[in-house]
Amino acid sequence: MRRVVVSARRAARHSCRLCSSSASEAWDGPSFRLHKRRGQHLLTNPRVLDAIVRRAAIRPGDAVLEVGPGTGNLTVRLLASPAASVAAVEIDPRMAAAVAARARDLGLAHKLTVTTGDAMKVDFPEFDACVSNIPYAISSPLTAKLLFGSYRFRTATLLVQREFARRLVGAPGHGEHNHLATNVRLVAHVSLLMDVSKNDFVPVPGVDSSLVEIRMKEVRPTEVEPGISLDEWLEFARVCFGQHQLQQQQEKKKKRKKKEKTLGTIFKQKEMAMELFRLSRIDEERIGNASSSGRDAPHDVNNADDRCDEEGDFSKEEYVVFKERIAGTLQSAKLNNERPSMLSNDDMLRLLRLFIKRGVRFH
Ligand SMILES: C[S@@+](CC[C@H](N)C(=O)[O-])C[C@H]1O[C@@H](n2cnc3c(N)ncnc32)[C@H](O)[C@@H]1O
Repeated sequence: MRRVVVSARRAARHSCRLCSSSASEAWDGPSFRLHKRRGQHLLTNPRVLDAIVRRAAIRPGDAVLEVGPGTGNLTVRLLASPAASVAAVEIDPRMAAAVAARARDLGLAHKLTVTTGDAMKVDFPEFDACVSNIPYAISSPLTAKLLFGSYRFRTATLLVQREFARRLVGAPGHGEHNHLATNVRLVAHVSLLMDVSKNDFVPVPGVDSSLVEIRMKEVRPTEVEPGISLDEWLEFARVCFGQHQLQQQQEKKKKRKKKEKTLGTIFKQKEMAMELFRLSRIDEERIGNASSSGRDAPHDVNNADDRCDEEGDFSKEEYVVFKERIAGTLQSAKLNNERPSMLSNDDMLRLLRLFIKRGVRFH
């Protein structure tokens, strides 16, 4: 692993010398090497650091979460803000110690809690605002963790790779739109706050960055619309965009990643069709049980010889009929040959409505 020979102290000093905030000027921490594999590109332009905190619009009394504080160039500004507390999660123990020492030197340690660990594995404390220059390698999973986990917060102001930012705010059909973006916009408003040059970091990374604001909708919907739960929508979107765990397992087995599939192809995949069949049967049984207790469930197949041994307790005919139902739904929606990234949210909702109407369930 190539090590980047830039000391954290130099990176912080560069920031401190020019810094307009007195909070960061006293730090003179240890010198250590920065690792690219950890995304350790420290943001050192004080004007940009100040602007991030300003744009984050922290309110008095806020609990702030920072993922990947590094040596604390952003952290010291967050500590000097009206925030009541800052909880930082940092994977590198050297960085965690450095940021804690820096807060101590500034007399602001009482506002800071540092957890040493992987942000994807630790539970975050409750927070009102997340303000972070995040490690770009975990942009997607971290955004998903923040938005679809159980956290209730107001805003996440994140410095991310510019392409990722464009995808998050991008419109469908522009090639910069993806599954995560579709779902993020269901629960939050996303906007681009400013672009940041790669030259504002030490060491200089290969890519430019952008600051995005993810503002959570006041009421997180349990339903996307009457009759369609958010959970069902999220599962449906996962399937459409090949993110279901069964699809991911299949993808890993292949040597080369194929180009994006049409919906017709996606829904023909055996593992996926089987999983949807299973879920749909559970749903039908639930409905059957609710409407007439004691009656046989609709798919209870009496002739054991006719059961499909390999695939569970159902007949091959039932499964074939189910697959035809899926194909028929796609055809009547005229979306068989469409690729998911080209669909608008409205098209996707229209398709999900049709699936549900015909008893194809995703959750
Ligand atoms: C881009 S640097 C940002 C440093 C600092 N916030 C700044 O702006 O100068 C990303 C930081 O995230 C840390 N990091 C990388 N992967 C992480 C993970 N999975 N969980 C928590 N921190 C991580 C790195 O060690 C590094 O300190």
